[in-house]
Amino acid sequence: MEGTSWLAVWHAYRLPLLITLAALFVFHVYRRAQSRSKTPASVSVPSSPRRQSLYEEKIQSEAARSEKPIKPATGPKRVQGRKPAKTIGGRRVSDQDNHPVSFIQPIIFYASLTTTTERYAHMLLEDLRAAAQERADPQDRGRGILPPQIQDLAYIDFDDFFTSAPQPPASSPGIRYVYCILIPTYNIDSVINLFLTHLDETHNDFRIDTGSLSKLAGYSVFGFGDKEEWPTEEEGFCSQATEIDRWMAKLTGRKRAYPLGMGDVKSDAEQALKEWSRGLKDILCDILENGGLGEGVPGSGDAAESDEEDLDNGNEDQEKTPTMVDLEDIRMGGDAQGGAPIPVDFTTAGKSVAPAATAKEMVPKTSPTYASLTKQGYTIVGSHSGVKICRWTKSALRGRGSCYKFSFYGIRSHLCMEATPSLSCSNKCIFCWRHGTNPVGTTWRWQVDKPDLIFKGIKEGHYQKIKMMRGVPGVRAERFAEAMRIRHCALSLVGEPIFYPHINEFLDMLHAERISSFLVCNAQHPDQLQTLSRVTQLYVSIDASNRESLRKIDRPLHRDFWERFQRCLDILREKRNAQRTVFRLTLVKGFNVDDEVIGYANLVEKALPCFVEVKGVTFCGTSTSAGAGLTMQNVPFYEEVSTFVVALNAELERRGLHYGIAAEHAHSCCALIASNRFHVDGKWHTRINYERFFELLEKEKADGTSFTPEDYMRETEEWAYWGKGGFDPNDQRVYTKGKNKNKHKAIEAASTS
Ligand SMILES: Cc1cc2nc3c(=O)[nH]c(=O)nc-3n(C[C@H](O)[C@H](O)[C@H](O)COP(=O)(O)O)c2cc1C
Ligand code: SF4
Repeated sequence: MEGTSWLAVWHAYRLPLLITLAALFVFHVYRRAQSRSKTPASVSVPSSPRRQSLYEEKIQSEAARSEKPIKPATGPKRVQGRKPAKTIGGRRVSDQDNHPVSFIQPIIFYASLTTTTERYAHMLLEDLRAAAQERADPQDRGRGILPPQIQDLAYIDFDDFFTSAPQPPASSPGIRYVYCILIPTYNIDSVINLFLTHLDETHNDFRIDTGSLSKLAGYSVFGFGDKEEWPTEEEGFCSQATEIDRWMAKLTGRKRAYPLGMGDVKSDAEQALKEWSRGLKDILCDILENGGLGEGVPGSGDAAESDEEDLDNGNEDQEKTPTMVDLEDIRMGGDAQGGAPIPVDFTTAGKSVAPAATAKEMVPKTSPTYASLTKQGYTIVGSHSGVKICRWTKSALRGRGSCYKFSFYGIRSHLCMEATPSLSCSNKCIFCWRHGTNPVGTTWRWQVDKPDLIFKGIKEGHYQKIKMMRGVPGVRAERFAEAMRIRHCALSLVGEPIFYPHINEFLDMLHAERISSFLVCNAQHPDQLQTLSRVTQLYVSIDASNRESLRKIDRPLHRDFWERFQRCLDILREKRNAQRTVFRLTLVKGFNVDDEVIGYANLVEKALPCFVEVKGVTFCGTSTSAGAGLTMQNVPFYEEVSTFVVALNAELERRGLHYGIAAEHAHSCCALIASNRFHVDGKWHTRINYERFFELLEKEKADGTSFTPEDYMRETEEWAYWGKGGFDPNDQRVYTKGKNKNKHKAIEAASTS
């Protein structure tokens, strides 16, 4: 009976019982599987920004402010830092890079003993916060700048941030970190010394690869100091910020996202910080857009570069692999097929250039000329124009001095753009360091690009090159910011600018943007020179004093080169009261120096230029120069240039011409003889008042009021006077290793335009 009742119960309830047991089993299996998949990492990282609103992240970040945001692995100091990653197609490649950049996480680090820096750090925090908000595009939740985090160096464990870079959470591998370091300087012991020691040890620890912070997207340092007590950097102004910047460059594999900024707490600190912050924000957006710091000149952040922090760019602008490409010789335009474009000698005034429909590009993208010029750093604009930043622009950005045009005329090199609207020239000068790649010709027989396209293109090219300088060691934040507004244009790059048929319209565009124009021509195009409209300063290259010498040096293509040359001098004489006219003499020992003083004086007497610049030839070591028998022996020492200048000046004086030696820039082996028109009240006035020039020009355009060169002259600085050397005392003179400070040749002056 009992057995029957159990059996009855089983039959009655077996189904629900079996279902319950099965459910319990399934639940158990599920729990086990889940607990296995849960790693500590996945719970500790912040959740993916893709799943969060930026506002939620902001809140989260606020909460995390006093905490360590993303702590790298703890344990003994064993850092699997990597060798800086290789680049492919200009882009760095690393594991992290397999994930496209989606968010930039700025982290502000600061140290502060008396709260000044702390206050500024919070100012920056607000500024970056606003930028994060601005970038929070509701349409694009998957990308942006995250609200900044802030860390006091006195309260963090350096190992957490400065031994290896924070890892993006697994759920958001597209996050990239940018360190913004604000630091005062103390010449007494402080936390800053500990920090510096940490960076030093990290860099020199054999267990840690160099570049252990190379996973950062970038860094930038801003220093605070007191200029009243420490007036210059040599005397210690912001010295600890400079040191930190250097260590960070080494540890990150040169990922300086923005130049080192500095502020004097007694004067410009706030203003300077604001400017720096503005630049930094632009770069954060750039990183977001381009997926990294992008291509750069050495030092701008390419981790694959050498560890050499000091950049010697002395020879950068010289030809590296000269390739002889002479368009005159290869007969561009395909006359072999019988379809030759019609040669138009635009130098005949009044005849407009009507390029034939068949006209070809002067420098096609597929040509060896294009390849060679771009390899040398030129940006080719359209089909016949180019732009390049010269070594002096780079030097001035680093506070290491401007070219001689600063000493003589007040051009600050970091505000100067070197360009040409015509890569073609009608000479093959033996010392032209650009020669070997530039096309030559006596006539314009190529397509003609519109001036507005050229103007836009060269500005873009210039700014792009300036931007590439932002990571170069020593680039000063304030100069970098200033350089983003071009003030001068040296039309003296490769080629002959007045070869371009629309040169006057092009000049108008420069002047409309208040960019001064320094135009150098080769005295071979008198008709074009005659019709050339006003420039800020008009140069004619005077490479020799007599026909035979000119033929040997300039190797002109025009048969009537000497007559053209003479006509140009006549035109210069006519223009001397309307324009600042300059003779540029390039001395080549053994070619155009000996016994030519009298000949040059004859030329000066003929044209009566406002100024005579005398410069030792630059040694460029190209095959062209070698073929012409030019060696270092032909490069004069500065003493020889000086002797020549004194002799020429004496000869001018003997003839009763009113000139004097006004200025020098010994560094470039260059001196300036000026007409006494620019000697007022016992002082030289070789500099230019640029603002005044544009005012006068605008008035002339409006009501026809003409003006003279004297109307916009400005006093020469005393340090630029003859005998004073000509080096701006505010800049830092840097001697290249092994160079004799006193007895130097013009090899240093390569690329001075
Ligand atoms: C003892 C002492 C030493 C200093 N040494 C330097 C120095 O060597 N170079 C410098 O540029 N400024 C120096 N300063 C100026 C500080 O860097 C400056 O006042 C800074 O704003 C202090 O920042 P904080 O208030 O955030 O600590 C020094 C200041 C003090 C009090
Ligand atoms: S060398 Fe020429 S291009 Fe360079 S800064 Fe001087 S003037 Fe400008």
